Amino acid sequence: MTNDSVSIYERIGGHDAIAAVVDDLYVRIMDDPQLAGFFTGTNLTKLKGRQVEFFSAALGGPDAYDGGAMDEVHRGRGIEQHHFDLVADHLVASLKGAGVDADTVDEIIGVVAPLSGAIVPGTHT
Ligand code: HEM
Repeated sequence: MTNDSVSIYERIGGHDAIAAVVDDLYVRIMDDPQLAGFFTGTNLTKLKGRQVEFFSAALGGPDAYDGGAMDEVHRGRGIEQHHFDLVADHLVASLKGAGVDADTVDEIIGVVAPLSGAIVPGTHT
């Protein structure tokens, strides 16, 4: 089923594909009344650049991630598990919209889901 010698990053089309997914993801997030308020005052262009680096690095690509640690950048923002789940659902929709197959979407969510431990306060010590 999966080809372990080829990274998820390469399989979904590399940097450009991830940049397109991240663009679409933030359209969906900013369109979601439960999420948009978290990004008031955020420089979205900069955030999207960081997010592309983050996903690329997490999915086996060559990009270096230069941003902050997940717990530090999300701390004190009132992010709850249901907000995290909404973002994950939007990510699934963006990936499917970009033509990523269902097995690969599941693999990517398997990489992203454990991040809730750092992003949602109170789910870890
Ligand atoms: C899939 C899970 C998530 C990942 C991989 C992720 C990743 C990131 C990254 C890479 C940054 C940039 C850090 C930096 O600039 O140093 C960031 C910032 C941020 N994220 Fe997330 N995030 C996730 C979930 C969420 C959720 C659920 C929320 C809120 C609903 C959220 C809200 C924010 C905000 C408000 C910022 C800061 C923007 C600013 O600097 O003004 N993130 N995130």
